[in-house]
Amino acid sequence: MIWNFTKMHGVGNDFVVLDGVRQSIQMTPERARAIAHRQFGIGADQILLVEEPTHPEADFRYRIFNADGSEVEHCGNGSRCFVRFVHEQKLSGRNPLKAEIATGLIILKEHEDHTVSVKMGQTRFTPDAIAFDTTDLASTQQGEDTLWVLPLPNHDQVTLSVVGISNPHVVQVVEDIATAPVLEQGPLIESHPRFKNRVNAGFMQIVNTHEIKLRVYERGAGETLACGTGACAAAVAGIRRGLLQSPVTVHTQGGDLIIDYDHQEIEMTGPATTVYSGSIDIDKLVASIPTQVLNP
Ligand SMILES: N[C@@H](CCC[C@H](N)C(=O)O)C(=O)O
Repeated sequence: MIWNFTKMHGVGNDFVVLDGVRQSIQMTPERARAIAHRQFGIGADQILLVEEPTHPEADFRYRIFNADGSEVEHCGNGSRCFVRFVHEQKLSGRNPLKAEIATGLIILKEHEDHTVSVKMGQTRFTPDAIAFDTTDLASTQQGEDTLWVLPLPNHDQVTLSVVGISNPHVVQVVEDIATAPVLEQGPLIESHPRFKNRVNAGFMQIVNTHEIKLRVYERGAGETLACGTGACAAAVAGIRRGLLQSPVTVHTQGGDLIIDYDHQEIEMTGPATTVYSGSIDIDKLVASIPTQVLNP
């Protein structure tokens, strides 16, 4: 079966975007892994699938699959690419657009310069929002935020803010982003047994009250050049801790995002870039990849 796709990125967080409105797309974890594979497939951090909505107020349904094949609740950089894709492919001219994600609606607006602002939807800060078992863990209060102290299997101890932006995030403050132990601690936090659904692990360096540097070890994708929901989580955690003020410019390895937060709603603004379009035979692609590579 031939699928048309478009390769896009949002500040270096890269996506394969599929139109499931005009073509019949049955996504499976195995197909998502095949497409995302950097050597055997097209290569992507996430696969984005645009579908007809099930929610009465939504224009489209927006589904997200990590490179490891897991379907997830939200993807910030992907949401900006989603709206550009819908407009470029002339699926709809509506602007702003309402998209249905796993937990409700997000509202997206493409500006004249093709940057996109996204109202990110519901945000929660309690451990249950990210399926985090905090039994017997030490905690402290900083401003509005509760910080949780989590011992890691390598004997490091990390102090984490909890942010559920539909998808699960924890964020820690580091002295220097360049030397932060993202690749050592990231996988240990992501798969820590206390996070029932795994978690995205953010590391932020405060530059000043309106600027941070951020790296994120993403659930199901490893460290990416940028994470949109991670940028929102870090900015909001910093504001709640009294370390930052809105708006916050988030410097990621792939570029900058602007996060506005009025203690109720988060709005993220940034670019969305189309790289190229193509087509693949999905069955041939899956069959061409060695089983131990596709299903590790
Ligand atoms: N890159 C994303 C987040 C994608 C999903 C995440 N890895 C998860 O598993 O929750 C973004 O820009 O927000």
